[in-house]
Amino acid sequence: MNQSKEQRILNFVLQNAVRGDPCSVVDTIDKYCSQKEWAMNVGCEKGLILDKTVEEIKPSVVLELGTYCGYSAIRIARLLKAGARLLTVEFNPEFAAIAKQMIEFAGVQDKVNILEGPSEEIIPQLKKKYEVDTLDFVFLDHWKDRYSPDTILLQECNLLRKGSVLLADNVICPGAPEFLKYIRNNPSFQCTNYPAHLEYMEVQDAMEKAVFLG
Ligand SMILES: O=C(NCc1cccc(CNc2ccc3[nH]ncc3c2)c1)c1cc(-c2ccc(F)cc2)cc(O)c1O
Ligand SMILES: [Mg+2]
Repeated sequence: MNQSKEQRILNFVLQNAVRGDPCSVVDTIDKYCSQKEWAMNVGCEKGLILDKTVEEIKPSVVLELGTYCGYSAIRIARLLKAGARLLTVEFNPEFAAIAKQMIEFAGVQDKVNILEGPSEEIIPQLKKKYEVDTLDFVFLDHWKDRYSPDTILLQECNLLRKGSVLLADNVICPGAPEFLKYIRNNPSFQCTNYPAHLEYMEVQDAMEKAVFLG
């Protein structure tokens, strides 16, 4: 049975990256996806915006929606302080299995918990089942039409506190128009747009940062 693209990306990492070195895993995925097969990792340009946001916040509890192959989970986890943790939600079991291996190879597995299932089911479980009080940082990178309902759900579940930061990928390409309309018209959020390019392409994209004002 022929391999999936995600399995080919993992194999390339296992053969070419340095075990236990998150930066080498990230760079190796970028090398494969820019030279051989495009894939929907946040990539290096938008990855730098993600890095800066994490370094600014120094979060203790991070939620990521959309793990895919684990690229952004590894980018985030490598910057987390001792004791800080990342919960990452992945609906597709094949992607979750690849991401688990990628995260373990990078050596950041102690900081990362992959939660398999759809965000709308997992988010309401975060407080009781995953012992979350509130979230310091949320990275949205799953189905784009889920960004605004899940932002509403996070508020309904009391998972945001004054100063919680949301960062959304792909608000231009593929686009998340409903999310932008919701978040930019909501007085409880302070929004900032970060123009960039779609990963590995000369196509316009952007990330949107939204700080919850309480
Ligand atoms: O669509 C995207 N990503 C989301 C996504 C997509 C597919 C499967 C999953 C399965 N994972 C999943 C699903 C539902 C979930 N609920 N809770 C967790 C959870 C997890 C997730 C995307 C697309 C493009 C893109 C494609 C083509 C193109 F031409 C330009 C741009 C670029 C990106 O950077 C992207 O991020
Ligand atoms: Mg994305």
